[in-house]
Amino acid sequence: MIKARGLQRRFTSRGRTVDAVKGVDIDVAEGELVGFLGPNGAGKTTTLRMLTTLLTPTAGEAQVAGCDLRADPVGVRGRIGYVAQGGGTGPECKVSEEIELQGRLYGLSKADAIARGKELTEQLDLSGLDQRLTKTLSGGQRRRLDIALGLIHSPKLVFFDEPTTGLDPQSRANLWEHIRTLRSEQGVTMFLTTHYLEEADALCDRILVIDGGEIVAEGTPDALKARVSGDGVVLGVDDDVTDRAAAIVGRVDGAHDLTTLPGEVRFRVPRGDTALPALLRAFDAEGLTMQSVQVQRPTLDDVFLTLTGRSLRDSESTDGATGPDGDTRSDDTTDSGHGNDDGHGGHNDDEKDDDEKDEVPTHVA
Ligand SMILES: Nc1ncnc2c1ncn2[C@@H]1O[C@H](COP(=O)(O)OP(=O)(O)OP(=O)(O)O)[C@@H](O)[C@H]1O
Repeated sequence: MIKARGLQRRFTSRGRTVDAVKGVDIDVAEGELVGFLGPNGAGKTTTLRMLTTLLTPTAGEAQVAGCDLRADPVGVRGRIGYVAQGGGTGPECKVSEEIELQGRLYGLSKADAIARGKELTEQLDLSGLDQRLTKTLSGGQRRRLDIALGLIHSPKLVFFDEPTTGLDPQSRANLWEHIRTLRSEQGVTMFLTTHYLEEADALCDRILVIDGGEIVAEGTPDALKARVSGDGVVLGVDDDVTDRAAAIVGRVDGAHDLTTLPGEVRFRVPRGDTALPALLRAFDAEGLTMQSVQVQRPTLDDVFLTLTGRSLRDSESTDGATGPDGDTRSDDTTDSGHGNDDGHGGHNDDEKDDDEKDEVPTHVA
């Protein structure tokens, strides 16, 4: 569904250059749900905008939904759905009007647009809201409407840009459920950007981790976690036997990152659950007692920390200030049926890229 090679984007503005995306390769197979995970400014949105034809790559090639990104951008646009970060609904429009307009923009007849809209609003729990103005919808409802608009023309490949940013945890979990259902019922291939670790972990078959414009890791959530850090184990022992306990741990196959405090031995090991029985036997043999034991499965944040030396949690913790409900970005990412792409959020006009005039409008003929 997606095959990108050496995709690059350099922004130049008033003599300054930013290499936002530095030659990434991306492969997404039909039916996959792939997450593009990275901190703020990593290059997620820029990559997504290139793959959805909203931004011309500085270099590189891509096939998207069977069409060549450079040679046939109109073909790409007709075959993909795009659910933008800030959405694109008009606040004074009724839900039904938005849905019908979007369907017509994609070439559906009025009757087909209404029928497809009905099917999607039922699937997305929006039934009964069709006469409501979009500005009266809750954050979660509006996001589900954005998804309905992105799927109106039954695309086989859908891009989501940070689909749950700004939603409360309950609405976020609800939206994940809808995304999973759409994927299983409609067989849609999905590619989503996120900086939520839990989202990538819970939702995605496979994750690409991007940092500083480069893909730094790739794999299933479990494979990523297993590859990088292993399980963290914390043993509680009597203070006066800490050193003897640490010596036993040091002999455990694959144990690493061993540290001690009085009464505590911490280490990492590929599989904590299978290492423990042997460890208990070794303690018994030396007449030592284990007072407590905790095994912590690695998180994607451990993965990110190991790869980059920084925590993705820092990026998450700033989220309250950057979500749509308190958004500091005048975000550019436009819905596929509404408006043009006129610059990146978070950049004022002075910083706007000189090359952005080459961007294509987002309307589909
Ligand atoms: N139009 C632009 N002009 C100049 N620099 C830009 C422009 N758009 C993006 N950038 C820069 O490119 C880099 C990547 O930005 P991008 O928006 O792709 O990151 P991101 O991973 O999507 O971040 P976020 O999670 O905050 O949306 C950043 O350094 C950003 O400041």
